[in-house]
Amino acid sequence: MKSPELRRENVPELSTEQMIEVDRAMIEDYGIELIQMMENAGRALATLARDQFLGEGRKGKRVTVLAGRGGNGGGAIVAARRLATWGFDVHVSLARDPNTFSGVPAQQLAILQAMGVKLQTSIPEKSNSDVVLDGIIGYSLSGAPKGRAADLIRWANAQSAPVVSLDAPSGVDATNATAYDPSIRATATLTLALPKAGLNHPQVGSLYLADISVPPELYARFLGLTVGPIFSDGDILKLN
Ligand SMILES: NC(=O)C1=CN([C@@H]2O[C@H](COP(=O)(O)OP(=O)(O)OC[C@H]3O[C@@H](n4cnc5c(N)ncnc54)[C@H](O)[C@@H]3O)[C@@H](O)[C@H]2O)[C@@H](O)CC1
Ligand SMILES: [K+]
Repeated sequence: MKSPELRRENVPELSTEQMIEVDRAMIEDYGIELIQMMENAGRALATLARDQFLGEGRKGKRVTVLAGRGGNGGGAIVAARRLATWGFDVHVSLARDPNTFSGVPAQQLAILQAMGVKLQTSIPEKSNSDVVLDGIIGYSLSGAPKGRAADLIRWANAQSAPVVSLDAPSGVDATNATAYDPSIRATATLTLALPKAGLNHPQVGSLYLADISVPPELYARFLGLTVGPIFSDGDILKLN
């Protein structure tokens, strides 16, 4: 299935600071809660993985989801839930122990646990995934990935399966495009709302943009940016 396309020069790029302001305004000024945005982000990631990377004969195909405990991991956990309900063989590896999760990501994780989706807190033991989803770290990356997050990144980079990153490849700075060691070398990246300035990097792979329901007038009101109704042709756009 082909995604509608959008030329990159026709949309502004955001810094992490600007994206944090978008998230704040969504919640505080429009009452669009984080859980609503995360549902949209996760469903879009699951849809992109299914339509672009899992192909025909999907029954029994294996999806490995790597998730941190922040908003990025929360979105990936939603994607894991959706793919599991669609019949895929979903395995989730967490960068942090479940008892360290809080807020909305903890709520999303609890749903996954209630569903009995396979969950572990170590690097995946198998290398036969059909697709790997990277929700380890998003725009709140601080310095070179450490600990289990770094182990999961190295594991993902060693796989032959396509790796699809949520928002930014984990370990790549979404604002200044610094690719730390280690950092994900993505086949594709699905970024949210508007492209981030740091996604001009070869490790991003093909860049897609997902609608998380930001009203275009928010960009004018809070960032002074003009953005049209860019998602009128679909929830997921391919940026060229
Ligand atoms: N409106 C939006 O833009 C939305 C954003 N969401 C996602 O939320 C992300 C931002 O969420 P958060 O601010 O919670 O943070 P992130 O999920 O980007 O990252 C925070 C986590 O990464 C870990 N981390 C950061 N640097 C690390 C390092 N060097 N080594 C090891 N671990 C490290 C932190 O310990 C923490 O667990 C976005 O990138 C996006 O993917 C979506 O979930 C929902 C909607
Ligand atoms: K990521």
